[in-house]
Amino acid sequence: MKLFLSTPPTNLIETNIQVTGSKSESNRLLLLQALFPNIQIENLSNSDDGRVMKNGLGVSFGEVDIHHAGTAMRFLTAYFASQEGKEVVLTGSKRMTERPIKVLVDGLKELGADIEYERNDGYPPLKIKGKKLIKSKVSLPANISSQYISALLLIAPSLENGLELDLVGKITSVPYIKMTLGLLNQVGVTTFFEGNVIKVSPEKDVLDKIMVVESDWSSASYFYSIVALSEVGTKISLTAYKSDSLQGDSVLAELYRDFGVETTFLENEIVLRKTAEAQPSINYDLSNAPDIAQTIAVTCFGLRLGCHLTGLHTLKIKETDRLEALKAELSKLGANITVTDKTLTLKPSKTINNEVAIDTYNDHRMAMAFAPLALKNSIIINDAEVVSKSYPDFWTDMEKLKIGIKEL
Ligand SMILES: O=C(O)C1=C[C@@H](OP(=O)(O)O)[C@@H](O)[C@H](O)C1
Ligand SMILES: C=C(OP(=O)(O)O)C(=O)O
Repeated sequence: MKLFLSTPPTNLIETNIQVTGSKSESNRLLLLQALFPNIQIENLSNSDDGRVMKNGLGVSFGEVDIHHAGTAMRFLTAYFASQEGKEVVLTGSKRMTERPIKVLVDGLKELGADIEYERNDGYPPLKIKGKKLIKSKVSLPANISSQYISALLLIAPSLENGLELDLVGKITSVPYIKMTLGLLNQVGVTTFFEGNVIKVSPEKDVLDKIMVVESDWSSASYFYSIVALSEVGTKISLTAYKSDSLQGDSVLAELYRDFGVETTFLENEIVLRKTAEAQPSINYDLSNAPDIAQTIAVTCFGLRLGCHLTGLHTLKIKETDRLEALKAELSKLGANITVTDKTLTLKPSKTINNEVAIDTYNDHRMAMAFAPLALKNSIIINDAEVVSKSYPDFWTDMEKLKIGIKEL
């Protein structure tokens, strides 16, 4: 599906949007619920990634296809490895077979798991024969993806002796590890995290609790971008959010102040208001919030600001090589951009080319990050259906902002 987005009649916007539940929180809670069925969940994400996770957890034998969902691939690998009697081949999209998983497989094997590579060493598909895992100590590199660590932590309370992780190297995407530990704590599991060591106690039961998933902060980033690109006076309310979020991307509230966007936290919602013009240049280390890098780069381009973004070393192994994808697509729009394997630098742009067709590389965030540029100029988004990976209602919600959307 190719969408033509045209500028709204006015850049002064006022609306209220209900955003779906966090896919990160949802996929963690779904796994915990499979281990401890007395956990109840509300406001689950309606995303593809949430759906494949839920379906995968219902399978005991045969093939499980998790498509593009990184969290489902990593979390289910740990889950099936620890489920005595289950035997599956865990696979995904072509891109998923290029996203590394060796660190997690090695860690699980150290605990006694039976996992084989079906095709290429270090990459899915994986053949997993579930076993009772008795060992409880693992050492693993922490600088490639935090999802390997979260996967081990999520099964940890169900292991006979709990788990002790020794993390090697600089820990990346730390807030996602803290989210995992936070959710474990909320259902009554005791954890410890200091320096490079994480411990999780074994538990036979957890608390009878209704866990309410907060809405997705990474999805909120596109509205931050829209408010930043609109006129002073614009106001967008988003539900259901809270100030004591477990999601690291809630740092948006702080970062977008530099773009003149003020956030007010109300009961269950945030109100984003454009109150001032943006700062002249932007320098952020995004190693704790990699999923908002595309949003921020595009906001800067749309506001004709220069920026220097660092801490982007994980972007090359996500849904696509996001650094190369940003470089290619922003260049088409007229940007002066350079990337390394962990940084992105943008010079203030002079023009924003009109009616450029943006390729999305099977990456939901490419489609959603570029959409706000419709406030500045008409833009075409190729394969726009990719948004369903995390935010299936994205285009319907864009229409509420009066952005003209036509299928080509
Ligand atoms: O644990 C999670 O829910 C996630 C962790 C991050 O991945 P990395 O740890 O690989 O950076 C993030 O990019 C991804 O969208 C979701
Ligand atoms: C990187 C992402 O997802 P995952 O790694 O879970 O596929 C994302 O949603 O930006």
